[in-house]
Amino acid sequence: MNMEGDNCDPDRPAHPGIFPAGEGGQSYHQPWERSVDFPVSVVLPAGGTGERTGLQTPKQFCSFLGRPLISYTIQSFERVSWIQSIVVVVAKENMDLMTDIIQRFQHRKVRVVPGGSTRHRSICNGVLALGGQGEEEERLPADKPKVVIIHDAVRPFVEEDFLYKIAMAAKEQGAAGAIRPLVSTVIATTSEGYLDHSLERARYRASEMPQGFTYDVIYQAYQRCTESDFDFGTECLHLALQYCGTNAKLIEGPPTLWKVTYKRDLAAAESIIKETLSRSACVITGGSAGAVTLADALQKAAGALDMELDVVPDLKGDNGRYLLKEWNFIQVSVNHSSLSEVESMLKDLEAANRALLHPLVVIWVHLSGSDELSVSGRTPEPAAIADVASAAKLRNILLYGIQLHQSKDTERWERSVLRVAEITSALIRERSPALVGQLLQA
Ligand SMILES: Nc1ccn([C@@H]2O[C@H](COP(=O)(O)OP(=O)(O)OP(=O)(O)O)[C@@H](O)[C@H]2O)c(=O)n1
Ligand SMILES: O=C(CO)[C@H](O)[C@H](O)COP(=O)(O)O
Repeated sequence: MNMEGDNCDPDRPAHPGIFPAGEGGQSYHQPWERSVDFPVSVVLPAGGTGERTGLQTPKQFCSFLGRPLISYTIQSFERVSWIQSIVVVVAKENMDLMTDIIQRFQHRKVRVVPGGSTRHRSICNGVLALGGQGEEEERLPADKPKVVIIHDAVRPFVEEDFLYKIAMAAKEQGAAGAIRPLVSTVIATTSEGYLDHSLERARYRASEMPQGFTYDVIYQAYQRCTESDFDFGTECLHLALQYCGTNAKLIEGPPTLWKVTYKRDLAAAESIIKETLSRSACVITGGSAGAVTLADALQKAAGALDMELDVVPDLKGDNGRYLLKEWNFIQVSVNHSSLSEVESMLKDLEAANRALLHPLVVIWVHLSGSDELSVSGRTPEPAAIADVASAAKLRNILLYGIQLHQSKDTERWERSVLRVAEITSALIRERSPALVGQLLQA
């Protein structure tokens, strides 16, 4: 994990964050579309300093794989076709940084507005901006939606189906919010630090995000609430109840809605990001019988490691869709020690303009047709893959090689295939720059 501005290379943007749905609103495993026939916009408060992380950089600007947390969160909303616009609220001093992030990661539906001294003040600025009531110099065209979804910028893992539930319930009820069971019992203390009373845990829930409101409810709630609410309040649903008489519909959300609050949460977020990016790969066989047999065996072995592999002969025609997905690539070559097939795939990736935006893993699996360890002319030159990998790295592609040998001994062969699957899974998961260009032995 990097702190934005510390050692993130601006020329090499990272993976766009697809948690867990893919780009363009499609899911990895089940493409589906919800239809929402009313305008929905989003306010992402991102104006805090992240004091509790103990880091200099506000947590929303901390980077994972070269991409700031806020960009992953934006992506989670941007890929939802029925969300029309997103207002990101940041501290005045971070407006330029945020604008730069929007350009660098090609966010399309986003506007940036200046935040306030507390979370409620920031959210209120976002709501006002949606109604065309921003500060004079930053006033944006009115874009008043029917429903506003409010979501902390530091909760990157929100899914379309849950947003749909919140938006629909908000429209019906005026307000809706995510809840989770309490992990610990809540107790009240006396001023001397003794137990006053404890709450019956089963009756209470933790309030999480996202929350949804009709525009009129959240607008009126902020118009009517007190300075004390603005300064000390932590709950938008409470404002809707107290100032608009709106009882929010509460919907239990998945555990991934948790808020990045402490330093350890940043490590957990990084691990989820890596895990998500490691789930799938596309295996290209070139169509030869030997490569197809190996690819099928790999697919089975990887399945046992919770990885989904799709096997295709090439990336032409309809298979070109893989070039646009958030998948990793495995090129299988049989008795073909030159890297021409890999180079051709890298060209396809470049032509799809995919690699320029998203760093991805390409693994060359080279199968030589002998039990012998080194058959002259068939074993690839380590220097060759290192050269191709260095060039690919400049385009944000991490190329690794795995070498295995054909064996008539079934047990030995199965062991090798399993080993390839394990190395593949580890390479994709770790994305280690140190191993780029290495030809590993399975
Ligand atoms: N003046 C503020 C304070 C907070 N937030 C945002 O509200 C969300 C949830 O708040 P929290 O986790 O408390 O963030 P911080 O205030 O940054 O953290 P801390 O309390 O540890 O300083 C974050 O996305 C944060 O950026 C905001 O927009 N404006
Ligand atoms: O879960 C929430 C309910 O609205 C908020 O995210 C939470 O209250 C924010 O509080 P804080 O800024 O103190 O972490």
